[in-house]
Amino acid sequence: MKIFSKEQIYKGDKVTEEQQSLPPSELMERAGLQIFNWMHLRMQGAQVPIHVFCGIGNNGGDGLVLARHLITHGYNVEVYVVNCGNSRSKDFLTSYDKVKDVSKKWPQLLKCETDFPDIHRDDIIVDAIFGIGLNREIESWIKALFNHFKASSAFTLSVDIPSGWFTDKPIEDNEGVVRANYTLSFQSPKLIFFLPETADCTIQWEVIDIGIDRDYLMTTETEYELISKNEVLPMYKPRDKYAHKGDFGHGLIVGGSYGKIGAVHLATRSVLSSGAGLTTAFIPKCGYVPLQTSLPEAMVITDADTNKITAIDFDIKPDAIGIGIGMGKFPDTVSALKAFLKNNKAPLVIDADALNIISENNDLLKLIPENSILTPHPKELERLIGEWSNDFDKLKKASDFSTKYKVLVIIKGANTIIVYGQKKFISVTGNPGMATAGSGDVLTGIITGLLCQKYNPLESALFGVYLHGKAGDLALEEYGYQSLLASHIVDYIGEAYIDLFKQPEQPQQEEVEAENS
Ligand SMILES: NC(=O)C1=CN([C@@H]2O[C@H](COP(=O)(O)OP(=O)(O)OC[C@H]3O[C@@H](n4cnc5c(N)ncnc54)[C@H](O)[C@@H]3O)[C@@H](O)[C@H]2O)[C@@H](O)CC1
Ligand SMILES: [K+]
Repeated sequence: MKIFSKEQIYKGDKVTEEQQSLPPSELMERAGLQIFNWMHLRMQGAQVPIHVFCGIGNNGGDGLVLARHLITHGYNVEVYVVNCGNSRSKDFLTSYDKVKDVSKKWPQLLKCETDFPDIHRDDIIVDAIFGIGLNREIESWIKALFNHFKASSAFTLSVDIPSGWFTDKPIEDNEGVVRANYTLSFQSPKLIFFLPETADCTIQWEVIDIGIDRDYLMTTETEYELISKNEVLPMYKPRDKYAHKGDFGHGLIVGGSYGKIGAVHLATRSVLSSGAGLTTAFIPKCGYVPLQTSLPEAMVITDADTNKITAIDFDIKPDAIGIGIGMGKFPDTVSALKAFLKNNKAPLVIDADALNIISENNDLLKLIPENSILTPHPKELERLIGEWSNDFDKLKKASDFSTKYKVLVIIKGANTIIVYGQKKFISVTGNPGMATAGSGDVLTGIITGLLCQKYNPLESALFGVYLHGKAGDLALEEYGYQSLLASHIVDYIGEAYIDLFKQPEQPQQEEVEAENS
């Protein structure tokens, strides 16, 4: 699912109005009606007090359309206009007049803190104060209103975006924003729903389709895209009945040091479980017996050294290599990595200590083959791209790094983000149970396994992150957040594949209502 920028959303409105020859404020009518339908379906006329707070722009206009439908359907609704300026939008005014047609009661005008209504914890707050048009710092009395919402503990439903948040930059005052229970977002989710520093703006979200021009939506390239089953399913390569193991490539995992052979085991097993035909691990001698014993399907090549990697020499021809897992940063290992990068021609997944070595030896960056996949966790990322001031800055720096060195960067986290030049893909699979030792080694293994099977680097990164997250989600059902181990994620890679062909994932999107057509 595409994540449109604020500018693209405004443009989409215009294109739609032209293409569909819409009368003024028709899109606002659709928006308000859709929100009403959503609430009506769940509330079925329940007389819970609903407080609809409207700003004076189009977000407020949406709120007024919603309020009008709530009133005509007999809901217990109170409407407020948060009088935050003088420039009421044209469509807001149209919607304002229409409220008058259905109620003798004018919306209450709020101008300062003494105007705030009492809100009970069992009431419902509709937040239609600011939408994507927020463009400056908010006055303190409006921030106080947001805190009044919070203090009430009432369920807060935000229209389009929780008020006070910008779509494309951080907020300055953490207290001066609405934190929604649920956000109904028009046409596309907002980027802030997925970034660590801003994702607490809403607990849940859903996309509401207001019938924006299909061609525009299909043909407009976005900087951000969500990756879920619908997006990865077309990448899947079915197997031919007469296929043999040679068709699925030979994966190599290079890593390990004394005390860290388990990491190589996890990665190697993941290469196999994601479908590579053959898999070899290149490790120091100390790992030979444990790995051969615990993972009979894998082949093992050992370094001359017992405890660490000192020279990466092998006589196999791997189709993809995952390197860095549990490898350490011993001087000999650094030299070995340098020599390896100078000679290597195979597609690479670079992880863990290999990334740390590279970040401390910047000259190695130019030796990384084009389209290599780097899988840093936050600390490793910081060592590579430098410190960032906020999540938006982090994404910009990661994009610039990816563009400059022509590599894919996978920013691991609650919503893992795959950076491919200026384009970013956000994964929606995965859960906090996966924040556990070895989880990253499994990801490296899965991506290496996909590269072996001739998925291209971008597909391998996207599909790999999806499978890893999905396997973790499926394993969670059996093990729970606390007991989920990285090896359980490997156990569920097969289930994650099988799940691709089960019931399609429900898009987080309401169907287009007949009224929109
Ligand atoms: N395709 C879509 O997504 C559609 C979006 N619509 C709604 O339109 C909204 C955008 O509307 P607008 O562009 O009118 O903007 P908003 O309604 O988001 O609010 C901004 C308004 O408040 C003012 N303002 C901005 N920052 C302020 C501040 N800090 N303090 C006080 N006033 C401030 C602005 O001058 C503007 O009048 C969307 O969020 C959505 O709710 C719908 O009405 C129609 C279709
Ligand atoms: K809002």
